[in-house]
Amino acid sequence: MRYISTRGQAAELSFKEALLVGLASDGGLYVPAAWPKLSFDEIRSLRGKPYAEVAFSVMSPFVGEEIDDVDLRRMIEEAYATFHHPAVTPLVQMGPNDWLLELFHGPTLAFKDVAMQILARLMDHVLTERGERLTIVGATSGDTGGAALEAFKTCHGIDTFFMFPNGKVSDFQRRQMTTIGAENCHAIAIDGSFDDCQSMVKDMFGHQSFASTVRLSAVNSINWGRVMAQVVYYFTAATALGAPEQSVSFTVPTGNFGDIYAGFVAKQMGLPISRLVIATNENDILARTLTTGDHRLGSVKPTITPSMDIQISSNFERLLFEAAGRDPAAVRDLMAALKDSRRYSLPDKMLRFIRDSFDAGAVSEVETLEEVARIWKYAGYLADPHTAVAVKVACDHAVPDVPMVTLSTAHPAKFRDAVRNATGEEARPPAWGDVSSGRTETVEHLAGDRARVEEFILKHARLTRGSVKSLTSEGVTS
Ligand SMILES: Cc1ncc(COP(=O)(O)O)c(C=O)c1O
Ligand SMILES: N[C@@H](CCOP(=O)(O)O)C(=O)O
Repeated sequence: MRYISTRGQAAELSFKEALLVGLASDGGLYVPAAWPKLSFDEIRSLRGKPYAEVAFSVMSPFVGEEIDDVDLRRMIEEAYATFHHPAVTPLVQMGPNDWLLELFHGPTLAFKDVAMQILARLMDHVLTERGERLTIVGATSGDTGGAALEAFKTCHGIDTFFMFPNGKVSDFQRRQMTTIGAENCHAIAIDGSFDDCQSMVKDMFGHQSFASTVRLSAVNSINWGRVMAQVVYYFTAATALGAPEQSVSFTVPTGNFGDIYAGFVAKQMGLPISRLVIATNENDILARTLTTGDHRLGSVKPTITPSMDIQISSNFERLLFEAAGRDPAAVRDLMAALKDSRRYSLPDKMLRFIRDSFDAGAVSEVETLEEVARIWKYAGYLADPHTAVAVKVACDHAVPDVPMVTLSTAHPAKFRDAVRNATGEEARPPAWGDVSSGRTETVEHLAGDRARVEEFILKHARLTRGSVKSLTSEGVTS
Protein backbone atom coordinates (compact mmCIF):
# COMPACT_ATOMS: atom_id res chain seq x y z
CA MET A 1 0.00 0.00 0.00
CA ARG A 2 1.27 3.50 -0.86
CA TYR A 3 0.41 6.61 1.15
CA ILE A 4 -0.24 10.08 -0.26
CA SER A 5 -0.51 13.47 1.40
CA THR A 6 -3.84 15.30 1.58
CA ARG A 7 -1.98 18.40 0.32
CA GLY A 8 -0.35 16.61 -2.62
CA GLN A 9 3.10 18.16 -2.31
CA ALA A 10 4.95 15.55 -0.25
CA ALA A 11 6.58 12.34 -1.39
CA GLU A 12 4.41 9.24 -1.68
CA LEU A 13 5.46 6.81 1.06
CA SER A 14 5.32 3.14 1.95
CA PHE A 15 3.42 2.00 5.06
CA LYS A 16 6.58 1.82 7.17
CA GLU A 17 7.70 5.27 6.08
CA ALA A 18 4.29 6.81 6.75
CA LEU A 19 4.30 5.14 10.17
CA LEU A 20 7.64 6.64 11.15
CA VAL A 21 7.13 10.06 9.60
CA GLY A 22 3.74 10.93 11.15
CA LEU A 23 3.02 14.24 9.41
CA ALA A 24 3.69 14.85 5.70
CA SER A 25 6.41 17.36 4.82
CA ASP A 26 3.85 19.66 3.10
CA GLY A 27 1.85 19.90 6.35
CA GLY A 28 -0.76 17.42 5.08
CA LEU A 29 -1.82 14.07 6.49
CA TYR A 30 -1.05 10.71 4.93
CA VAL A 31 -3.92 8.58 3.62
CA PRO A 32 -3.85 5.33 1.62
CA ALA A 33 -3.60 5.89 -2.14
CA ALA A 34 -6.66 3.62 -2.52
CA TRP A 35 -9.17 2.15 -0.08
CA PRO A 36 -8.80 -1.58 0.46
CA LYS A 37 -12.19 -3.33 0.31
CA LEU A 38 -13.46 -6.31 2.25
CA SER A 39 -16.14 -8.34 0.44
CA PHE A 40 -19.55 -9.16 1.92
CA ASP A 41 -18.37 -12.69 2.73
CA GLU A 42 -15.10 -11.49 4.23
CA ILE A 43 -16.99 -9.11 6.51
CA ARG A 44 -19.45 -11.82 7.52
CA SER A 45 -16.57 -14.16 8.35
CA LEU A 46 -15.32 -11.68 10.99
CA ARG A 47 -18.44 -12.12 13.11
CA GLY A 48 -17.65 -13.62 16.50
CA LYS A 49 -13.92 -13.92 15.84
CA PRO A 50 -11.46 -12.95 18.59
CA TYR A 51 -10.53 -9.26 18.51
CA ALA A 52 -6.93 -9.96 17.49
CA GLU A 53 -8.04 -11.93 14.45
CA VAL A 54 -10.37 -9.19 13.29
CA ALA A 55 -7.56 -6.70 13.86
CA PHE A 56 -5.28 -8.70 11.60
CA SER A 57 -7.88 -8.93 8.82
CA VAL A 58 -8.67 -5.21 8.97
CA MET A 59 -5.13 -3.88 9.37
CA SER A 60 -3.13 -6.17 7.10
CA PRO A 61 -4.40 -4.61 3.82
CA PHE A 62 -2.99 -1.26 5.03
CA VAL A 63 0.34 -2.84 5.97
CA GLY A 64 0.63 -4.93 2.81
CA GLU A 65 3.72 -7.08 2.38
CA GLU A 66 5.91 -4.74 4.35
CA ILE A 67 5.67 -6.55 7.66
CA ASP A 68 5.71 -10.32 7.78
CA ASP A 69 2.25 -11.76 8.66
CA VAL A 70 3.75 -13.79 11.51
CA ASP A 71 5.30 -10.66 13.06
CA LEU A 72 2.14 -8.62 12.55
CA ARG A 73 -0.02 -11.29 14.20
CA ARG A 74 2.40 -11.55 17.13
CA MET A 75 2.40 -7.79 17.70
CA ILE A 76 -1.40 -7.66 17.52
CA GLU A 77 -1.72 -10.54 20.01
CA GLU A 78 0.69 -8.84 22.41
CA ALA A 79 -0.99 -5.44 22.07
CA TYR A 80 -4.47 -6.70 22.91
CA ALA A 81 -3.23 -9.01 25.67
CA THR A 82 -2.67 -5.78 27.66
CA PHE A 83 -6.46 -5.27 27.80
CA HIS A 84 -8.44 -6.34 30.83
CA HIS A 85 -11.49 -7.67 29.03
CA PRO A 86 -11.60 -10.86 26.96
CA ALA A 87 -13.53 -9.10 24.18
CA VAL A 88 -11.04 -6.15 24.26
CA THR A 89 -13.82 -3.70 23.23
CA PRO A 90 -17.08 -5.18 24.58
CA LEU A 91 -20.57 -4.05 23.61
CA VAL A 92 -23.01 -3.27 26.42
CA GLN A 93 -26.73 -3.17 25.68
CA MET A 94 -28.48 -0.03 26.96
CA GLY A 95 -31.84 -0.35 25.18
CA PRO A 96 -33.53 -2.54 22.55
CA ASN A 97 -31.38 -1.08 19.78
CA ASP A 98 -28.88 1.05 21.74
CA TRP A 99 -25.40 -0.11 22.55
CA LEU A 100 -22.30 1.24 24.19
CA LEU A 101 -18.97 0.15 22.78
CA GLU A 102 -16.63 0.20 25.77
CA LEU A 103 -13.18 1.18 24.58
CA PHE A 104 -11.58 1.78 27.98
CA HIS A 105 -10.34 -1.61 29.12
CA GLY A 106 -6.71 -0.90 28.18
CA PRO A 107 -3.84 0.16 30.46
CA THR A 108 -4.76 3.87 30.69
CA LEU A 109 -8.54 3.51 30.70
CA ALA A 110 -9.29 5.35 27.46
CA PHE A 111 -9.85 4.39 23.83
CA LYS A 112 -6.39 5.69 22.92
CA ASP A 113 -4.86 2.44 24.22
CA VAL A 114 -6.50 0.48 21.42
CA ALA A 115 -4.32 2.18 18.82
CA MET A 116 -1.33 3.17 20.94
CA GLN A 117 -0.55 -0.37 22.12
CA ILE A 118 -0.18 -1.68 18.56
CA LEU A 119 1.42 1.51 17.22
CA ALA A 120 4.26 1.36 19.76
CA ARG A 121 4.97 -2.25 18.82
CA LEU A 122 4.91 -1.51 15.09
CA MET A 123 7.22 1.51 15.39
CA ASP A 124 9.62 -0.31 17.69
CA HIS A 125 9.69 -3.27 15.29
CA VAL A 126 10.51 -1.13 12.25
CA LEU A 127 13.15 0.91 14.09
CA THR A 128 14.86 -2.18 15.52
CA GLU A 129 14.92 -3.77 12.08
CA ARG A 130 16.59 -0.65 10.70
CA GLY A 131 18.84 0.03 13.68
CA GLU A 132 17.36 3.53 13.98
CA ARG A 133 15.95 5.73 16.74
CA LEU A 134 13.55 8.65 16.79
CA THR A 135 11.84 11.24 18.95
CA ILE A 136 8.08 11.50 19.29
CA VAL A 137 6.55 14.85 20.16
CA GLY A 138 2.83 14.98 20.80
CA ALA A 139 -0.03 17.13 22.01
CA THR A 140 -2.76 15.93 24.31
CA SER A 141 -5.97 17.26 25.74
CA GLY A 142 -5.68 14.51 28.32
CA ASP A 143 -5.90 10.94 27.09
CA THR A 144 -3.50 10.53 24.15
CA GLY A 145 -0.53 11.61 26.29
CA GLY A 146 -1.06 9.04 29.02
CA ALA A 147 -1.70 6.25 26.52
CA ALA A 148 1.36 7.15 24.44
CA LEU A 149 3.77 7.47 27.37
CA GLU A 150 2.52 4.15 28.73
CA ALA A 151 2.82 2.36 25.39
CA PHE A 152 6.23 3.79 24.44
CA LYS A 153 7.93 3.65 27.83
CA THR A 154 9.60 0.32 27.00
CA CYS A 155 10.64 1.30 23.46
CA HIS A 156 14.35 1.80 23.88
CA GLY A 157 14.92 3.51 20.53
CA ILE A 158 12.23 6.13 21.11
CA ASP A 159 12.03 9.21 23.33
CA THR A 160 8.52 10.53 23.86
CA PHE A 161 7.55 14.09 24.82
CA PHE A 162 3.92 15.06 25.40
CA MET A 163 2.59 18.59 25.85
CA PHE A 164 -0.71 19.17 27.64
CA PRO A 165 -2.61 22.38 28.44
CA ASN A 166 -1.64 23.28 32.00
CA GLY A 167 -4.56 23.03 34.46
CA LYS A 168 -6.98 21.87 31.76
CA VAL A 169 -6.78 18.10 32.08
CA SER A 170 -8.25 16.06 34.94
CA ASP A 171 -5.99 15.22 37.91
CA PHE A 172 -6.10 11.55 36.96
CA GLN A 173 -5.09 12.29 33.36
CA ARG A 174 -2.24 14.53 34.51
CA ARG A 175 -0.96 11.92 36.94
CA GLN A 176 -0.97 9.25 34.24
CA MET A 177 1.57 11.38 32.38
CA THR A 178 3.58 12.78 35.24
CA THR A 179 4.06 9.58 37.27
CA ILE A 180 5.17 7.43 34.36
CA GLY A 181 8.70 7.17 35.80
CA ALA A 182 10.55 6.27 32.59
CA GLU A 183 13.74 7.95 31.47
CA ASN A 184 12.58 8.19 27.85
CA CYS A 185 9.16 9.72 28.64
CA HIS A 186 8.51 13.39 29.38
CA ALA A 187 5.34 15.32 30.30
CA ILE A 188 5.32 19.06 29.52
CA ALA A 189 2.64 21.39 30.91
CA ILE A 190 2.05 24.29 28.51
CA ASP A 191 0.37 27.60 29.27
CA GLY A 192 -2.25 27.49 26.53
CA SER A 193 -4.89 25.26 24.97
CA PHE A 194 -4.68 21.86 23.32
CA ASP A 195 -4.84 23.67 19.95
CA ASP A 196 -1.72 25.66 20.93
CA CYS A 197 0.08 22.41 21.78
CA GLN A 198 -1.01 20.75 18.55
CA SER A 199 0.04 23.68 16.39
CA MET A 200 3.47 23.66 18.08
CA VAL A 201 3.85 20.02 17.09
CA LYS A 202 2.93 20.83 13.50
CA ASP A 203 5.30 23.82 13.46
CA MET A 204 8.14 21.63 14.74
CA PHE A 205 7.72 19.47 11.64
CA GLY A 206 8.10 22.66 9.60
CA HIS A 207 11.29 23.59 11.50
CA GLN A 208 13.45 21.29 9.45
CA SER A 209 16.75 21.57 11.30
CA PHE A 210 15.02 20.66 14.56
CA ALA A 211 12.91 17.90 12.97
CA SER A 212 15.88 16.23 11.35
CA THR A 213 18.17 16.62 14.37
CA VAL A 214 15.82 14.82 16.73
CA ARG A 215 14.34 12.67 13.94
CA LEU A 216 10.87 13.91 14.77
CA SER A 217 7.83 11.69 14.62
CA ALA A 218 4.20 11.95 15.76
CA VAL A 219 1.73 9.54 17.32
CA ASN A 220 -1.27 11.80 17.50
CA SER A 221 -3.99 10.70 15.11
CA ILE A 222 -2.18 12.63 12.38
CA ASN A 223 -0.18 9.36 12.21
CA TRP A 224 -1.98 6.97 9.85
CA GLY A 225 -1.11 4.03 12.12
CA ARG A 226 -3.40 5.45 14.83
CA VAL A 227 -6.39 5.71 12.53
CA MET A 228 -5.81 2.26 11.02
CA ALA A 229 -5.94 0.59 14.44
CA GLN A 230 -9.13 2.44 15.41
CA VAL A 231 -10.97 1.09 12.34
CA VAL A 232 -10.98 -2.41 13.84
CA TYR A 233 -13.60 -1.89 16.55
CA TYR A 234 -16.14 -0.60 14.04
CA PHE A 235 -15.89 -4.03 12.42
CA THR A 236 -16.11 -6.02 15.66
CA ALA A 237 -19.14 -4.01 16.83
CA ALA A 238 -21.03 -3.95 13.52
CA THR A 239 -20.53 -7.64 12.77
CA ALA A 240 -21.65 -8.54 16.30
CA LEU A 241 -24.88 -6.63 15.59
CA GLY A 242 -25.59 -8.32 12.27
CA ALA A 243 -23.39 -6.67 9.63
CA PRO A 244 -22.99 -7.11 6.74
CA GLU A 245 -26.67 -8.13 6.43
CA GLN A 246 -27.67 -5.36 8.87
CA SER A 247 -26.40 -1.78 8.68
CA VAL A 248 -25.40 -0.06 11.90
CA SER A 249 -24.99 3.59 13.01
CA PHE A 250 -22.32 4.99 15.32
CA THR A 251 -22.25 8.09 17.50
CA VAL A 252 -18.79 9.26 18.50
CA PRO A 253 -17.69 11.90 21.03
CA THR A 254 -15.44 13.99 18.86
CA GLY A 255 -12.46 16.33 19.27
CA ASN A 256 -9.59 15.78 16.86
CA PHE A 257 -11.89 13.78 14.52
CA GLY A 258 -9.63 10.71 14.58
CA ASP A 259 -12.05 8.26 16.12
CA ILE A 260 -15.03 9.06 13.93
CA TYR A 261 -12.86 9.33 10.84
CA ALA A 262 -11.82 5.71 11.54
CA GLY A 263 -15.54 4.89 11.19
CA PHE A 264 -15.57 6.62 7.82
CA VAL A 265 -12.58 4.47 6.79
CA ALA A 266 -14.48 1.32 7.87
CA LYS A 267 -17.33 2.46 5.62
CA GLN A 268 -14.94 2.97 2.69
CA MET A 269 -13.73 -0.60 3.26
CA GLY A 270 -17.27 -1.89 2.76
CA LEU A 271 -18.73 -2.01 6.28
CA PRO A 272 -22.44 -1.10 6.03
CA ILE A 273 -22.55 1.97 8.28
CA SER A 274 -25.79 3.87 8.05
CA ARG A 275 -24.90 7.12 9.87
CA LEU A 276 -21.79 8.44 11.58
CA VAL A 277 -22.92 10.95 14.18
CA ILE A 278 -20.47 13.55 15.45
CA ALA A 279 -21.09 14.46 19.11
CA THR A 280 -19.37 17.58 20.45
CA ASN A 281 -19.41 19.57 23.66
CA GLU A 282 -19.75 23.38 23.64
CA ASN A 283 -16.63 23.53 21.46
CA ASP A 284 -19.02 22.78 18.66
CA ILE A 285 -17.17 23.88 15.52
CA LEU A 286 -17.82 20.55 13.76
CA ALA A 287 -21.53 20.54 14.56
CA ARG A 288 -21.78 24.13 13.27
CA THR A 289 -19.85 23.22 10.13
CA LEU A 290 -22.28 20.44 9.32
CA THR A 291 -25.29 22.68 9.89
CA THR A 292 -24.10 25.80 8.09
CA GLY A 293 -21.11 24.85 5.92
CA ASP A 294 -19.20 27.62 7.66
CA HIS A 295 -16.08 26.34 9.44
CA ARG A 296 -15.18 29.16 11.81
CA LEU A 297 -12.65 28.96 14.65
CA GLY A 298 -13.63 30.41 18.00
CA SER A 299 -11.74 30.35 21.25
CA VAL A 300 -11.60 27.11 23.19
CA LYS A 301 -13.95 26.84 26.17
CA PRO A 302 -12.81 24.67 29.09
CA THR A 303 -15.50 22.06 29.84
CA ILE A 304 -16.07 18.97 31.98
CA THR A 305 -15.21 16.98 28.85
CA PRO A 306 -11.66 18.37 28.53
CA SER A 307 -10.46 15.76 26.04
CA MET A 308 -12.86 17.30 23.51
CA ASP A 309 -11.86 20.92 24.17
CA ILE A 310 -10.55 21.34 20.65
CA GLN A 311 -11.32 23.73 17.80
CA ILE A 312 -8.78 22.62 15.21
CA SER A 313 -9.72 19.04 14.40
CA SER A 314 -6.74 17.63 12.57
CA ASN A 315 -8.40 14.69 10.90
CA PHE A 316 -11.20 16.76 9.43
CA GLU A 317 -8.59 17.51 6.74
CA ARG A 318 -8.63 13.83 5.77
CA LEU A 319 -12.40 14.00 5.30
CA LEU A 320 -12.10 17.25 3.31
CA PHE A 321 -9.69 15.43 0.98
CA GLU A 322 -12.37 12.82 0.24
CA ALA A 323 -15.14 15.40 0.02
CA ALA A 324 -13.07 17.30 -2.55
CA GLY A 325 -12.78 14.17 -4.70
CA ARG A 326 -9.20 13.68 -3.48
CA ASP A 327 -8.15 17.02 -4.97
CA PRO A 328 -5.16 18.22 -2.90
CA ALA A 329 -5.32 21.75 -4.35
CA ALA A 330 -8.81 22.19 -2.89
CA VAL A 331 -7.52 21.02 0.51
CA ARG A 332 -4.56 23.41 0.32
CA ASP A 333 -6.91 26.33 -0.38
CA LEU A 334 -9.15 25.50 2.58
CA MET A 335 -6.20 25.02 4.94
CA ALA A 336 -4.64 28.29 3.79
CA ALA A 337 -7.94 30.10 4.44
CA LEU A 338 -8.15 28.55 7.90
CA LYS A 339 -4.62 29.69 8.70
CA ASP A 340 -5.04 33.21 7.30
CA SER A 341 -8.60 34.09 8.26
CA ARG A 342 -9.51 31.40 10.81
CA ARG A 343 -12.42 30.22 8.70
CA TYR A 344 -13.49 28.71 5.43
CA SER A 345 -16.75 28.07 3.71
CA LEU A 346 -17.39 24.58 2.41
CA PRO A 347 -18.46 24.42 -1.24
CA ASP A 348 -21.96 22.86 -1.58
CA LYS A 349 -20.64 19.72 -3.21
CA MET A 350 -18.27 19.03 -0.35
CA LEU A 351 -20.91 19.74 2.26
CA ARG A 352 -23.31 17.34 0.51
CA PHE A 353 -20.63 14.66 0.46
CA ILE A 354 -20.06 15.04 4.20
CA ARG A 355 -23.77 15.12 5.01
CA ASP A 356 -24.23 11.91 3.03
CA SER A 357 -22.46 9.99 5.78
CA PHE A 358 -22.40 12.27 8.83
CA ASP A 359 -24.82 13.94 11.23
CA ALA A 360 -23.84 16.05 14.23
CA GLY A 361 -25.06 17.40 17.52
CA ALA A 362 -23.63 19.53 20.34
CA VAL A 363 -24.28 19.21 24.07
CA SER A 364 -23.99 21.95 26.71
CA GLU A 365 -22.28 21.64 30.09
CA VAL A 366 -25.57 21.47 31.95
CA GLU A 367 -26.92 18.84 29.56
CA THR A 368 -23.75 16.77 29.96
CA LEU A 369 -24.11 16.63 33.73
CA GLU A 370 -27.82 15.85 33.40
CA GLU A 371 -27.04 13.06 30.97
CA VAL A 372 -24.43 11.46 33.27
CA ALA A 373 -27.10 11.59 36.02
CA ARG A 374 -29.85 10.24 33.75
CA ILE A 375 -27.76 7.27 32.58
CA TRP A 376 -26.93 6.46 36.21
CA LYS A 377 -30.55 6.78 37.33
CA TYR A 378 -32.19 4.78 34.53
CA ALA A 379 -29.49 2.28 33.59
CA GLY A 380 -27.40 2.08 36.77
CA TYR A 381 -24.38 2.79 34.58
CA LEU A 382 -21.65 5.29 35.49
CA ALA A 383 -20.67 6.91 32.21
CA ASP A 384 -17.74 9.25 31.74
CA PRO A 385 -18.89 12.71 30.62
CA HIS A 386 -17.47 12.32 27.07
CA THR A 387 -19.51 9.16 26.65
CA ALA A 388 -22.57 10.94 28.08
CA VAL A 389 -22.24 13.71 25.46
CA ALA A 390 -22.38 11.05 22.77
CA VAL A 391 -25.26 9.14 24.38
CA LYS A 392 -27.34 12.33 24.38
CA VAL A 393 -26.60 13.05 20.73
CA ALA A 394 -27.23 9.39 19.83
CA CYS A 395 -30.74 9.57 21.34
CA ASP A 396 -31.56 12.44 18.98
CA HIS A 397 -30.36 10.48 15.94
CA ALA A 398 -31.60 6.97 16.65
CA VAL A 399 -33.98 5.48 14.07
CA PRO A 400 -36.02 2.27 14.39
CA ASP A 401 -34.45 -0.92 13.06
CA VAL A 402 -30.90 0.39 12.86
CA PRO A 403 -28.74 -0.45 15.87
CA MET A 404 -27.08 2.67 17.28
CA VAL A 405 -23.65 2.12 18.80
CA THR A 406 -22.26 4.90 20.98
CA LEU A 407 -18.52 4.85 21.53
CA SER A 408 -17.67 4.92 25.22
CA THR A 409 -14.23 6.44 25.11
CA ALA A 410 -13.05 6.65 28.72
CA HIS A 411 -13.52 5.04 32.13
CA PRO A 412 -15.55 7.31 34.45
CA ALA A 413 -12.73 7.24 37.04
CA LYS A 414 -10.69 9.51 34.76
CA PHE A 415 -13.30 12.24 35.34
CA ARG A 416 -14.18 11.49 38.92
CA ASP A 417 -15.14 15.04 39.97
CA ALA A 418 -17.61 15.53 37.14
CA VAL A 419 -19.14 12.10 37.71
CA ARG A 420 -19.48 12.79 41.46
CA ASN A 421 -21.09 16.19 40.78
CA ALA A 422 -23.60 14.59 38.46
CA THR A 423 -24.49 11.46 40.41
CA GLY A 424 -23.06 11.70 43.93
CA GLU A 425 -21.28 8.42 43.13
CA GLU A 426 -17.55 7.78 43.39
CA ALA A 427 -16.13 6.35 40.15
CA ARG A 428 -13.28 4.10 41.24
CA PRO A 429 -10.56 3.00 38.84
CA PRO A 430 -9.67 -0.68 38.67
CA ALA A 431 -6.62 -1.41 40.85
CA TRP A 432 -4.42 -2.17 37.83
CA GLY A 433 -5.02 1.27 36.32
CA ASP A 434 -5.07 3.40 39.47
CA VAL A 435 -2.60 6.30 39.48
CA SER A 436 -4.49 8.47 41.94
CA SER A 437 -1.91 8.28 44.71
CA GLY A 438 1.58 7.15 45.55
CA ARG A 439 4.04 8.01 42.84
CA THR A 440 5.79 11.41 42.66
CA GLU A 441 4.93 13.67 39.74
CA THR A 442 7.61 14.86 37.32
CA VAL A 443 6.59 17.56 34.88
CA GLU A 444 8.25 20.40 32.99
CA HIS A 445 6.20 23.60 32.98
CA LEU A 446 6.82 25.80 29.93
CA ALA A 447 5.22 28.84 28.34
CA GLY A 448 3.47 28.22 25.02
CA ASP A 449 6.62 29.04 23.11
CA ARG A 450 7.91 26.60 20.51
CA ALA A 451 11.56 27.59 20.90
CA ARG A 452 11.52 26.82 24.64
CA VAL A 453 9.90 23.46 24.07
CA GLU A 454 12.40 22.58 21.33
CA GLU A 455 15.24 23.55 23.66
CA PHE A 456 13.86 21.24 26.36
CA ILE A 457 13.52 18.38 23.87
CA LEU A 458 17.06 18.88 22.54
CA LYS A 459 18.37 18.78 26.07
CA HIS A 460 16.56 15.59 27.01
CA ALA A 461 16.18 13.49 23.84
CA ARG A 462 18.79 10.77 23.88
CA LEU A 463 19.55 11.38 20.20
CA THR A 464 20.88 14.84 21.02
CA ARG A 465 21.38 14.92 24.76
CA GLY A 466 24.41 16.87 25.82
CA SER A 467 25.67 17.51 22.29
CA VAL A 468 23.34 20.19 20.95
CA LYS A 469 22.76 23.58 22.57
CA SER A 470 20.62 25.39 20.02
CA LEU A 471 19.38 25.35 16.47
CA THR A 472 19.36 28.04 13.84
CA SER A 473 16.84 27.99 11.00
CA GLU A 474 19.71 26.60 8.88
CA GLY A 475 21.10 23.90 11.10
CA VAL A 476 22.66 22.96 14.37
CA THR A 477 25.06 25.07 16.40
CA SER A 478 26.62 23.63 19.49
C1 LIG B 1 -12.34 10.44 26.33
C2 LIG B 1 -12.27 11.01 24.94
N1 LIG B 1 -13.38 11.04 24.21
C3 LIG B 1 -13.39 11.56 22.97
C4 LIG B 1 -12.25 12.10 22.41
C5 LIG B 1 -12.30 12.66 21.02
O1 LIG B 1 -11.69 11.77 20.10
P1 LIG B 1 -11.09 12.31 18.74
O2 LIG B 1 -10.06 13.32 19.10
O3 LIG B 1 -10.52 11.11 18.07
O4 LIG B 1 -12.21 12.91 18.00
C6 LIG B 1 -11.07 12.09 23.15
C7 LIG B 1 -9.80 12.65 22.62
O5 LIG B 1 -9.33 12.34 21.60
C8 LIG B 1 -11.06 11.51 24.43
O6 LIG B 1 -9.94 11.43 25.13
N1 LIG C 1 -8.47 14.18 22.92
C1 LIG C 1 -7.17 13.92 22.50
C2 LIG C 1 -6.61 14.97 21.61
C3 LIG C 1 -5.56 14.42 20.69
O1 LIG C 1 -6.16 13.49 19.86
P1 LIG C 1 -5.39 12.48 18.93
O2 LIG C 1 -6.36 11.37 18.79
O3 LIG C 1 -5.11 13.18 17.68
O4 LIG C 1 -4.13 12.02 19.58
C4 LIG C 1 -6.31 13.65 23.72
O5 LIG C 1 -6.80 13.01 24.61
O6 LIG C 1 -5.18 14.04 23.79
